[in-house]
Amino acid sequence: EHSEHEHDLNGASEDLKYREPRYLLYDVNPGEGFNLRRDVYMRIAVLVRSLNEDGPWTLVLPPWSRLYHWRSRDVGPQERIPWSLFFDLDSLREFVPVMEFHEFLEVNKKNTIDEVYYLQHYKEGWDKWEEKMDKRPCITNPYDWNPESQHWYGWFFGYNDEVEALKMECISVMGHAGILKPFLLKNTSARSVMLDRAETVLHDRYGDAVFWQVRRSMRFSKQLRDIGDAFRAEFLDSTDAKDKTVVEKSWKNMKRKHGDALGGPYLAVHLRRADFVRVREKDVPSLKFAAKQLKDLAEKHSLNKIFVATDAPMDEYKLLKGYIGDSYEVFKFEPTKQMRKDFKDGGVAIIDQWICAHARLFVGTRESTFSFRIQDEREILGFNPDMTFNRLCHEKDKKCEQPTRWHIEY
Ligand SMILES: C[C@@H]1O[C@H](OP(=O)(O)OP(=O)(O)OC[C@H]2O[C@@H](n3cnc4c(=O)[nH]c(N)nc43)[C@H](O)[C@@H]2O)[C@@H](O)[C@H](O)[C@@H]1O
Repeated sequence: EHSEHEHDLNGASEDLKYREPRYLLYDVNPGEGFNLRRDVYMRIAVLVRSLNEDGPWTLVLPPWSRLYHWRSRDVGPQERIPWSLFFDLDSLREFVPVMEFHEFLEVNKKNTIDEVYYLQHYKEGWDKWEEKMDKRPCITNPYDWNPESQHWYGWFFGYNDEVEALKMECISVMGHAGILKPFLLKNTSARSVMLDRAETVLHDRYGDAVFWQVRRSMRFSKQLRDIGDAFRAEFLDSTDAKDKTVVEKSWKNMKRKHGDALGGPYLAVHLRRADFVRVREKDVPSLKFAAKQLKDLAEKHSLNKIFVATDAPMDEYKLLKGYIGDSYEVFKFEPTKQMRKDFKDGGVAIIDQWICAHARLFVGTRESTFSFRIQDEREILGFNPDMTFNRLCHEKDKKCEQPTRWHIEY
């Protein structure tokens, strides 16, 4: 084996080039929120894992910069945030090789990305679904040609004043992420390739065992989980041993059956408000009606603590609390100033999700990806689906259809 390796090194440079890792970068439509972005990561991670069947590829994690929902102005700039602040990268790496963007810039040794492909739909639309992709003129193009450097200038996750691309083209695509694999292997040999608007491609197989593997690998960073756990212990009488939510060291060994997890003795709600009150008017109940539904559920399940995760302003939260009244203890996670500085709006939201994931009973908001990610977390922990797939309804929605049950697969 050793001599073979030496032979390769002395042999054709093509061979060597092939064996050095290639880098896949991606970005998402700037308007998308954190939890849809987590979903796009999963699609691309499955693609990169499949590229690794052919040769070494590393997925470069897109830094978090200026997300629309991150509105706090007193926590310092919410830009160029590395994934390690939010996620456990060792755990991600048990699914696919990943590195941070700043690490990529170091190994890349230059501030250019070789090729950027901006994914778009077909301009003419479509009448029958078929998997296809074609290089096409750009319908819209957020990149600019820089005549001085002869490179392409773009946002690049907030590194716009440092990074440029050597080549930029648009690709119209209709299909699953896997459709890009032959293109990446055969039509380009660039060392670093970036797919922008990666949300354009779909999950290869939504909800299958591979989907759940990558989902299980997406563990939150230990520091954030620890803060959530401390809050559970202090206010919600909730610890893993008692609640049967102990996690295995590696997600690979974590295989639970429905009903294995009990959860802490509290009802958790994700009450999505802010922009949802406008854009999903029909699904967001009044605070008064939300309070009524919560009281009914808490009573039915004999729970006297209610944990509220919400993006509502404080005055709305106080109103809700007032409507719930004194028969229940109502809690909200209130980060210290230092925590907010350290973990920003994104980290605080994760702590909220983590606490919701450990409740005996969870109720979410319809069509919110924030609620969906809590539901999958609970599937991983092994909750009875009846205690997970619930949502609040608008007072006029008499049918009050409950969420689709996406069950975990192994
Ligand atoms: C209307 C649409 O809504 C979609 O949001 P949706 O799926 O709920 O969920 P997300 O895509 O995560 O966006 C909502 C963001 O608002 C904050 N947020 C929402 N709920 C909570 C909460 O309970 N606690 C805390 N701490 N923060 C919360 C948080 O920053 C979160 O990432 C967006 O992805 C789309 O871009 C679009 O704006």
